[in-house]
Amino acid sequence: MPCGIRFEKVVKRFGDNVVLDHLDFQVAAGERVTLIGPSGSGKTTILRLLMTLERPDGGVIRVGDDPLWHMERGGKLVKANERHLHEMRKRIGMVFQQFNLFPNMNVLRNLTEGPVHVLGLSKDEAVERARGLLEMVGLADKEDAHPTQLSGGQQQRVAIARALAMEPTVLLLDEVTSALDPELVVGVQDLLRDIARSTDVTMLCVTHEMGFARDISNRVLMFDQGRIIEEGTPDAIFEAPTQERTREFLSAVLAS
Ligand SMILES: Nc1ncnc2c1ncn2[C@@H]1O[C@H](COP(=O)(O)OP(=O)(O)OP(=O)(O)O)[C@@H](O)[C@H]1O
Repeated sequence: MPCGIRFEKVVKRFGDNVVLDHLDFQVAAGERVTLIGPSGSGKTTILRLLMTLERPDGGVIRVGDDPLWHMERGGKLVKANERHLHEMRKRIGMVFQQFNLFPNMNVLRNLTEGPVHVLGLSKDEAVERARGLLEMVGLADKEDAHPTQLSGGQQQRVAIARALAMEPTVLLLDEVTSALDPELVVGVQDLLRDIARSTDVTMLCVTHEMGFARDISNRVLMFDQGRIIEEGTPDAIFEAPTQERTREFLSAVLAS
């Protein structure tokens, strides 16, 4: 079952640097939303908060109906439901720029480790699921390879398959093609386009590739200095942005 995401007045600071300033936004269950915006505007921080790799300094973050954190609100403690939190940690998948595969495990074990140890699947079930996914990402012949024996594009396809092996309700993609050589980008983007078309997983994506953002999203959020300054369908944002800052950003990206 896909799950919605909701940020309610979320504040995140690093020292004096206020990265997210009372940020409000929602992603509906099954929706695919892309965050665009200049470097340092807080996009990755949003994904890291959802992965519970960072803790917010204020506000409430919900995945499904329940908060991800215990939070103070109006002087009252809003307690996170521990079972929900545990469930969400298992079911929020993230694909990182730098692949982050387990280097000492072969490809098959990279995919079966989570399903066996976190979801409690039997080894046979996990292997069957992993083989199906490796087939889907075009790497059925690489199950015995170690990550270092694969190209960047192949490693990223394994990382995507590993995230899907957990049958996530929410999939977070953080600049998944930025570390790839240009000729490897297309294969990974095509795979993600197919996944976007064929599953109903809720997707939140950060990318600097505007063509990819356009293809993959139902909605695009333009971020600047920790705030959403404009949002709309990909056509509206890329064809007819209303904000000067969005126009500047898009022309700078398209010129680069
Ligand atoms: N662990 C950290 N400690 C201190 N500052 C941090 C930390 N993580 C992020 N920041 C700061 O938070 C701000 C937002 O960073 P973030 O990575 O979320 O931006 P971004 O929009 O994803 O940028 P990019 O497009 O370059 O990846 C930046 O000013 C960054 O320096």
